[in-house]
Amino acid sequence: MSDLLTSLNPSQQEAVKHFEGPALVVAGAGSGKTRTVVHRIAYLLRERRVYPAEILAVTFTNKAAGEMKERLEKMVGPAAKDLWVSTFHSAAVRILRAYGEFVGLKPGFVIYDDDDQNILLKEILKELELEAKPGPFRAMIDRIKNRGDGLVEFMREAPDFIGGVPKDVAAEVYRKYQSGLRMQGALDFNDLLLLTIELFEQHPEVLHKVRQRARFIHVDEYQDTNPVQYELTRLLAGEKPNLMVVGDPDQSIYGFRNADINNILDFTKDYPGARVIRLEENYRSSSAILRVANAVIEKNALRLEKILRPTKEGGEPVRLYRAPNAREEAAFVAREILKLGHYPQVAVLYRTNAQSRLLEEHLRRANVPVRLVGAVGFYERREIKDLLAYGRVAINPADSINLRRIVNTPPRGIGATTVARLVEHAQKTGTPVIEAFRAAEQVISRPQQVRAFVQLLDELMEAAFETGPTAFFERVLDETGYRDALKQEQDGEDRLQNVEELLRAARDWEEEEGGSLADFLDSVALTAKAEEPQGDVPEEAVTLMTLHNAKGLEFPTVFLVGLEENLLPHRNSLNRLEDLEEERRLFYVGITRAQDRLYLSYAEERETYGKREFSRPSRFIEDIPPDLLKEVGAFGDSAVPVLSYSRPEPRPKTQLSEFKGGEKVRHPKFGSGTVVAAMGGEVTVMFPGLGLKKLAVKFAGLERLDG
Ligand SMILES: Nc1ncnc2c1ncn2[C@@H]1O[C@H](COP(=O)(O)OP(=O)(O)OP(=O)(O)O)[C@@H](O)[C@H]1O
Ligand SMILES: [Mg+2]
Repeated sequence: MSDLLTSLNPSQQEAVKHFEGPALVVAGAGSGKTRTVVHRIAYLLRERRVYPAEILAVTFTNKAAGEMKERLEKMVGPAAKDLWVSTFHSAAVRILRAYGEFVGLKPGFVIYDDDDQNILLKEILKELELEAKPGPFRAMIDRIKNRGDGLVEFMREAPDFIGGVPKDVAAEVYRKYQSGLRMQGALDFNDLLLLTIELFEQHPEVLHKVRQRARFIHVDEYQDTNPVQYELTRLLAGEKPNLMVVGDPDQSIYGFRNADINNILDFTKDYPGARVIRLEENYRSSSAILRVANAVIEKNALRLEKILRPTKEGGEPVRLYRAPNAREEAAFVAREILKLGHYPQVAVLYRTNAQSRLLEEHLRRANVPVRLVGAVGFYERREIKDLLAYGRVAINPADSINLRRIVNTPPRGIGATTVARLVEHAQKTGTPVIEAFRAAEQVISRPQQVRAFVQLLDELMEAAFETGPTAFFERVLDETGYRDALKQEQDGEDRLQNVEELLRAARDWEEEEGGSLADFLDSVALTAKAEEPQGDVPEEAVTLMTLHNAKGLEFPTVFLVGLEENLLPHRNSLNRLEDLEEERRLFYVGITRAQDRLYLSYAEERETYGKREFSRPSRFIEDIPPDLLKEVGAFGDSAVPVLSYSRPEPRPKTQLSEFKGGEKVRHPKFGSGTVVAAMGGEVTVMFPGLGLKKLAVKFAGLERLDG
């Protein structure tokens, strides 16, 4: 048997050997769906003699795409380089860069993020003399585009007022937004997919070409595709679809972004004759954890029953900690993690980003390094946006939003009135703002500075095509004196460090991917927050992230915190059964990330929006039969064997400590206390009245009091 099959169970093997025609792998969490896709691709290459340049695999994040590619490289060698592994959005950018002209795109089109969208919307609202905030309109635009059914359809169902203005006025905002984008050679995130569909529909010859590059298509996490992604998949798959989708309806958690669970439920209707493969063995979680997961998800009314059996028998009981308040909850998490050690194997998951602050604070206080995923927004920082804006304008001078961002950044004596006059001129003549800059002589009386700026831009435009991103940004920094300008600012040091981090990211990217400045900017635009550079996080860090970001991942130890009404289920989801069930699926996703050890916790009091509030335990906890849970106190339980781990990794540095959790000790200065953790040469001791102290056994002079 091919070695690609030996490490798989019979159902997985069936999926791997499936050759032509549609197939659906539908199975619960941790049943090896993603692994099956990887093996299937390797099998196509090795046993079916399919060319790598005929295979497409769509993943949910760029990071997942990177990991899949890496694994395939290990399995099949350099051939993996020619595989097309990407997210829907990255795939669309690649297609539009190659064929966008067919639908009227300029080659240098830029991709607008939320921030750019907001600026454009604010301008439109001002122009229409509306006193409204951009948020609701952005949501409206997202909604229209995510569903892919256009403005007319949307208007039919829309409420009478949007963002405080009548809906026909809102429709005008939408139209102006669209023409604003077009004028600036910009697309928003959703346009990427919509325009690709338009391209395929209007130009069958292009679709034909792309299909040759995607003869065998795989889509992971298919339960979270939205109608637009569904349509794109359908077009790519064509008349004779060699399409394998894998997913788990119980893990559909993006309904709030229009993901449609029916895409996976109706697969066999949409693709008649599809082979359906069910995987029923879970390889990830201990049976103790899996029982809890199954008990929770069973409570959903709107679901298909599935079987999910454990392969890892037994395991530690799932622990439940009830904290008096959110601070104590965070302190508990920090203490337990100190006790456990092996930081990279631990994840703390929560419903909302706001919950991360307390956790981070307590972990840092306990000297536990933390990797905070998704909250930082590296590419949203002002100094980073400034530098990126130079790049975008150099590639696409029609991008007026970014042009205005850099016109006086760093300050070069071009005042707001001057800019306003030039912008007005541009609006009157219906041209991009850069044209008004070029004709500054005719518009303003002292055009010297503007002229110098235009000259700088011209030089940068040339540089944009001649050098890679690193050299380009260095040049911007040199020619504009931006570094010096930052130094003058109060938090300039931090900002300068971020600038260096951008240069580092660009350099890494050039080494790993390579390409032009434009390619780099694409990759930045497509990077989700959760995948952004983190600055210098040590390897040995605990991962903190939202439940949504944890999708598809696994960790030996997982803490699920904040299991309270109004948090999970979230307060916005309490009114509709569909929403509540999505929250329950989110809980299920969280539970099933854990391999060996799972902690659940909730606090009886928490500050929300600066107000202290009592909270009730999540109704989802009641879904779990009490005998599947073990309640623990503030200092955990003695069932956690200090220093042992169910999947030990060789860690030569860690030596056994002479102390054990629970032992009473006396310290010459702090008096008597209780050992709560012992790791290597260090012990953590709780001293009544003093709190936790981490001490080096060698120097602390601890004395054992009992036993
Ligand atoms: N046949 C198998 N034998 C041993 N281990 C397996 C087998 N299949 C999968 N695994 C392991 O089980 C774990 C879960 O696999 P995988 O991530 O592919 O599951 P999944 O179904 O994609 O999960 P999710 O629904 O969370 O995305 C991985 O560590 C994987 O290597
Ligand atoms: Mg998976």
